Amino acid sequence: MEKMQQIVGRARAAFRSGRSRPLEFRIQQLKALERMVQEKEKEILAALKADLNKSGPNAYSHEILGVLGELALTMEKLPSWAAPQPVKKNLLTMRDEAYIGYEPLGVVLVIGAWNYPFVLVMQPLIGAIAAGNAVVVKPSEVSENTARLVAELLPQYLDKDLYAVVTGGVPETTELLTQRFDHILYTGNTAVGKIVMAAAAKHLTPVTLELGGKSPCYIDKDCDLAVACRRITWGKYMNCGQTCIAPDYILCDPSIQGKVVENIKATLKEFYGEDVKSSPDYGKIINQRHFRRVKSLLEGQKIAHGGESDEASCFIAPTILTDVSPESKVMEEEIFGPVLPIVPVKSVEEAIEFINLREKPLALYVFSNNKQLIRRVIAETSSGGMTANDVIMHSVLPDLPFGGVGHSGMGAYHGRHSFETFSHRRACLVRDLSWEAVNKLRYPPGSMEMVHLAKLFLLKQCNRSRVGHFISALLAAVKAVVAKVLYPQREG
Ligand SMILES: NC(=O)c1ccc[n+]([C@@H]2O[C@H](COP(=O)([O-])OP(=O)(O)OC[C@H]3O[C@@H](n4cnc5c(N)ncnc54)[C@H](O)[C@@H]3O)[C@@H](O)[C@H]2O)c1
Ligand SMILES: CC(C)=CCC/C(C)=C/CC/C(C)=C/C=O
Repeated sequence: MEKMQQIVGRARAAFRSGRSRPLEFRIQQLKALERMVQEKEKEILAALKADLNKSGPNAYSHEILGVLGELALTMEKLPSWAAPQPVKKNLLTMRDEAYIGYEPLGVVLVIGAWNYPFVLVMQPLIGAIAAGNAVVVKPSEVSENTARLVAELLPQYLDKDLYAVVTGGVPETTELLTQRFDHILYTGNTAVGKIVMAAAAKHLTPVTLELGGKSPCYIDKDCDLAVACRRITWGKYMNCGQTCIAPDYILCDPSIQGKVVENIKATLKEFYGEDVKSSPDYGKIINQRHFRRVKSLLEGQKIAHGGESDEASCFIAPTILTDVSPESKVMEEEIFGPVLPIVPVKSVEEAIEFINLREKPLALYVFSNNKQLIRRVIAETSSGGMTANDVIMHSVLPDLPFGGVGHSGMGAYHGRHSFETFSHRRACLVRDLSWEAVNKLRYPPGSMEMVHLAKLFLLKQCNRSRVGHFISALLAAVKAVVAKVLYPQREG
């Protein structure tokens, strides 16, 4: 493989040429990406099937749809997102142009994870292109078929120098991270997140870290359990539990634990039939390392449902654990597999305390008919994002920023938030060289009179309806300047 230095150097030279900046160019590249997804749909679905045994409908709705949706939204909205954003002015600057200008950062590195290997590199790539950057994409080597396909397809559709793909694992990523980037968006586990951030710090490169964590799900007694459990089952067991924002564990009153188990069991039958192993919708554990890790979390637990497994095919049945101790291993690390522990809690207060004693999660879920209780859980906890009375769905709304907080990450993307993440918000003030008399206020020698006037000018926000204010301040300024010219020695 070509040396990382050359790949990044070429992307930087292409960025410096300025060709990634015009909006027409960005939109043309995004259109090419859209064409790529449409023309190569079959190949993408095949790669996702080979890597994660994703069925066509699941792969399409969980990965391709998200990419096509992000492309359509970005192409439609880019002109308005990229337009200079005028800001409020004060009396000192009311004749000037003051605005936030969005400029590209330069060369962006996007590192993806294996569990949604297509959407997790494509959505950040869309945002980075939209913002006018050059991009180096590093898909996860663990989903090798998708990684290979991304490396093969992107150069066929996009500007080859501006947008490069690097494949490989730890050694390649380690070498790549020695290069200087202008932003890094990393998706993956928290331990590697720290490695990425440390490498970025050497170049003072800002990072967006899309990490994981244990996302809690509180079920209130006042709740339609059949509906709640159907939604939870969908989000927990999709992609065989390997979803960053899957509900990791359930907190509920001991009196409803049995009913929760029964409802989830019934839904599992509805979704995957009698023989989950043969269901096209269930997926598989990515590899044997993860298979063994997830299996080991079952040791010593009360298995209320599931527990069957087959190492050769990386199959672990949808599993429910009851009366789980908060001290057990399954409650220490993110599960990232089809195992759902239920930890009994006696009240919403206890649930809130339980959540707050742990690292801030990527997502948080609460199910209740009681809107006040939902508001309370939102107000008294913190998480990257949250959905009430459903799971996963906040991640599908592009106007909501998608990202973590604390140990679940920093920064966010999706829709306009991606554009902003990959842009520098430049403070722009464009003045002219006239009206120097007013500017005399700030020039030495100083006086308290001038300070009082400056206070008036600086502290008053100005808009067109405040013309009266402006005129009186202007008169005061003229008076002050005249006084300064006539009595230059007088103290304020
Ligand atoms: N917040 C999100 O959007 C999101 C999405 C998906 C997954 N995740 C989280 O990611 C985790 C699962 O992903 P993973 O970490 O197993 O994925 P992974 O093994 O695919 O690793 C992620 C990326 O990091 C690179 N990498 C691995 N080790 C490295 C090292 N030592 N130095 C430099 N780079 C290295 C890999 O090559 C890969 O591209 C879970 O915690 C999950 O919650 C978060
Ligand atoms: C609402 C539909 C059809 C799909 C949900 C899409 C989905 C699974 C989003 C999660 C993607 C993501 C950020 C995964 C992280 O691991």
